[in-house]
Amino acid sequence: MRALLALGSNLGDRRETLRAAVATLGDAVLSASRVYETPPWGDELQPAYLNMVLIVEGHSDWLAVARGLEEAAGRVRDPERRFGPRTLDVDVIMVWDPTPVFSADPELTLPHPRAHLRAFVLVPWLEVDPWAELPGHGFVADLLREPALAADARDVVAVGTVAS
Ligand SMILES: Nc1ncnc2c1ncn2[C@@H]1O[C@H](COP(=O)(O)OP(=O)(O)OP(=O)(O)O)[C@@H](O)[C@H]1O
Ligand SMILES: Nc1nc2c(c(=O)[nH]1)N=C(CO)CN2
Repeated sequence: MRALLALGSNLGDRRETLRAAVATLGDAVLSASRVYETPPWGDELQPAYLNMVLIVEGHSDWLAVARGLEEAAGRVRDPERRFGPRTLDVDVIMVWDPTPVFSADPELTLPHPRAHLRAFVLVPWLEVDPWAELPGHGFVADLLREPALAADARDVVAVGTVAS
């Protein structure tokens, strides 16, 4: 099964955390976006994030893989702050088998229910797939032309690759 994973980090050595996660995924990574520095979304009183996306293939339980990567990065959840700071957040944005998989399960909702609101996911996704389409919301390129997302996208700034 193919999946789109979105990675974010805003605590500790952010770039090293992303690099280690990508290295752990190894050959499962088909495509990696550049790394983007992005202002915090949803809970503004926290440091800026580094975000990137990966197209991956080869596992069937991508939520378990995502949780494993978060644990390896020493992520601690703060129950008081839903969108609070974290060493590593890995969201499963979409899964294809080979067509898009839909799920209303709260443990793994697919496509990710907030992806269409997040320029920090859509901008790197467009980079790895110019024809990206989010079921229910249309082409990512069109979404990013909507005024609110276009404004957010201006603050999503490429800062090199995961290795540099
Ligand atoms: N598509 C998905 N990707 C990742 N987690 C999901 C997904 N759908 C549901 N979840 C569930 O959401 C729970 C909370 O995840 P997490 O703490 O990473 O949320 P968050 O990153 O704070 O918020 P958000 O999901 O809006 O990014 C997880 O335990 C997971 O089971
Ligand atoms: N810019 C940005 N903001 C966030 C992010 C993230 O990855 N990037 N993740 C969050 C956790 O849900 C909350 N806010």
